[in-house]
Amino acid sequence: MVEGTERKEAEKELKSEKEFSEELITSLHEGLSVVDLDSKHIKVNKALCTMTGFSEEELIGIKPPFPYWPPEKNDEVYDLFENASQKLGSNIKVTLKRKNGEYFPASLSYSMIKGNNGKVKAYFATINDISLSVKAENILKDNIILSNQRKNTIIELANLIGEDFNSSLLKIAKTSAIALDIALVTIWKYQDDDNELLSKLHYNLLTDEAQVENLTIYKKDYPDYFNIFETKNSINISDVNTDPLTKAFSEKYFKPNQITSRVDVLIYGRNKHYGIVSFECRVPNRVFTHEEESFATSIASIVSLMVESKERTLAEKEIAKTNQQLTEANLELNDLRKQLERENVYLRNELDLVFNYEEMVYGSAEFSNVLTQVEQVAPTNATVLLLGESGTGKELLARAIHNISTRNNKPLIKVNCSAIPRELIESELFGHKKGSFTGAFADKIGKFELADGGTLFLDEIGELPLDMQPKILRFLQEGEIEVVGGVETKTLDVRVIAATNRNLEEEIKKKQFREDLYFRLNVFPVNVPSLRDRKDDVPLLVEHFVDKFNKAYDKQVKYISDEAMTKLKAYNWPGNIRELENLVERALILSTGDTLIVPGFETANQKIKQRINSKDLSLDSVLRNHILEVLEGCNWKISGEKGASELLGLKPSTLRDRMSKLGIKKPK
Ligand SMILES: Nc1ncnc2c1ncn2[C@@H]1O[C@H](COP(=O)(O)OP(=O)(O)OP(=O)(O)O)[C@@H](O)[C@H]1O
Repeated sequence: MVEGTERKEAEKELKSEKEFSEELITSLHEGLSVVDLDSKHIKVNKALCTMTGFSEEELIGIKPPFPYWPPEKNDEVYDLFENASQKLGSNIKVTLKRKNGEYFPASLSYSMIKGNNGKVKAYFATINDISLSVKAENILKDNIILSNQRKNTIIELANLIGEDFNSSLLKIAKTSAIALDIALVTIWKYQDDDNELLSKLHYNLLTDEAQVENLTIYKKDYPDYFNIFETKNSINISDVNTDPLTKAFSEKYFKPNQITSRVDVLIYGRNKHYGIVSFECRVPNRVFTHEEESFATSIASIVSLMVESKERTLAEKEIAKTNQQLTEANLELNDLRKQLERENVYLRNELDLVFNYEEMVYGSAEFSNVLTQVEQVAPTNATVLLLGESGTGKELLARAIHNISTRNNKPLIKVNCSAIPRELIESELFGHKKGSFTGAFADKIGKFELADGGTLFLDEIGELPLDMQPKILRFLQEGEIEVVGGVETKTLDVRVIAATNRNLEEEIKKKQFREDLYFRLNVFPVNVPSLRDRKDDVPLLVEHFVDKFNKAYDKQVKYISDEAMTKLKAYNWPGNIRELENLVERALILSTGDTLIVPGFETANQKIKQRINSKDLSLDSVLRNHILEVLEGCNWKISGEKGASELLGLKPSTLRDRMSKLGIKKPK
């Protein structure tokens, strides 16, 4: 029902087609011009009249050239018009002219109106004023061009980063002045804990000159201006002489420099603000656009990067300088360290002597050389063969090696190969199982096993029975031993130090020592010099033993005569240090005063003194001793040839008398 009514209404409306067309034409936003086949305007709409400024009356009935065609472009437009039939439907760009003389870009679109017979009756054109969109397009194009220019400028300036700072700043100032079309660019640097700004560079585009460091402004005078940069990165001042932030500079700075507006942007350094770059304009009423302000900010960013780069370079130089100083200091330290190390070695030797070397004393280069070798070999696990005469200190050295090795928390076991009966030595060294031989009542752990993890000192290895030698060799080669009466082998970690006063090479020749064992032992031979070959040690050793036995015998012997010492040094010392030690011990027991009297090495004075110091010096006693000595010498024969009375030049009766007085009787 409703549908039928609506349709009727529509049909009614359609009936007034003419009316409808009129309304449609009028309501069109585009301009409309309808021409008949003679090209005469038969219809124009309101939009076209508004667009061109011509009234309907001025246009209707008019043939080309139409009044809104630019007269100077008549031919061009006419051509277009003529060919319009071929360009039906397409958009053609033309320039038209308004009645007020203003040109405007327009787009035309032609079409035709056909009659009922299908023939063309008229043509019409819709015309669009596109001046606004063209304008926008142009602005866009300009913007693109400008932004490309800006971009290129930034890229160009960015290339300056790392170059010479001052000349780069100048280049930046100049380029940005040109790009922003401004008169001045000033770069200010913070000074005095950000309380001052010093103009580092003041570039004038007109003169293409830059002044350097000629003006300082102080925070105390312009606190607002200084403070603003605590919260803002840039400020854009359109009138510097009136703006509250900047007007204070007016007399001192803006007016003399004819500055009217300016953009100020912060420059950052590596760790703090570096300063401010001011882009300054002399054109009154010029306001920096947002785009210009952001370009200025980009320029300031480049300056910041340059500052950072410069500061980094400076810091790097500083670091390089410090490094150089450090290297030099290190070298110096190294030298000092080496020197100290040398001293330390010396000191350590001293300490080792006291603490680790079993109170070994020495002063000779020969023995010092031995200790150096000992120090070298001690930390290794190498087998050491100590070669030297009896009493030269081989055992002490073996102990020293153990004490300064990493095995020192494990035992040092000594075996004197010459002191153990032949038949027991294997069991002594390797242990035995209960019942493995007569008298083996229980299991026995051998010295090798006792020394596991530590050191075994095989003293007098030259005395080791030949049949035992392969067993030692086996251990040295394979680290294994066989317990007497046992079935399995035992693997042990034992470092072997061997010593001998024999010439092993001679022993090998005499077939008393196995060559293979010798080679195995001889990995690190240390020749311990005999005392006669290091006589410089004699005085130190004497002192050392005097100290030792002073304590042991509670004596206070302090001196030894030069003469005695010279004699001691000259002595051959076949028994080496042991002989010297024994001699000093004896001497100390005999010495009663504070001077050491060494038997056999006394001085002439000491001999007299000794006699004087002897217990009974009375004449009777001397006489008694003398008569006794003579009587003993002639076997108590008193009278007759070679009798005591004859030897003493006395009558036999006188002698008997004296003997009875002095209480001398022939022993029974
Ligand atoms: N440099 C020294 N400083 C102090 N005392 C020493 C020094 N050298 C050896 N002695 C002492 O001399 C004595 C003999 O030393 P040691 O027993 O070490 O000699 P050795 O060469 O092993 O003798 P042997 O071959 O007879 O076993 C020991 O009492 C030792 O303390």
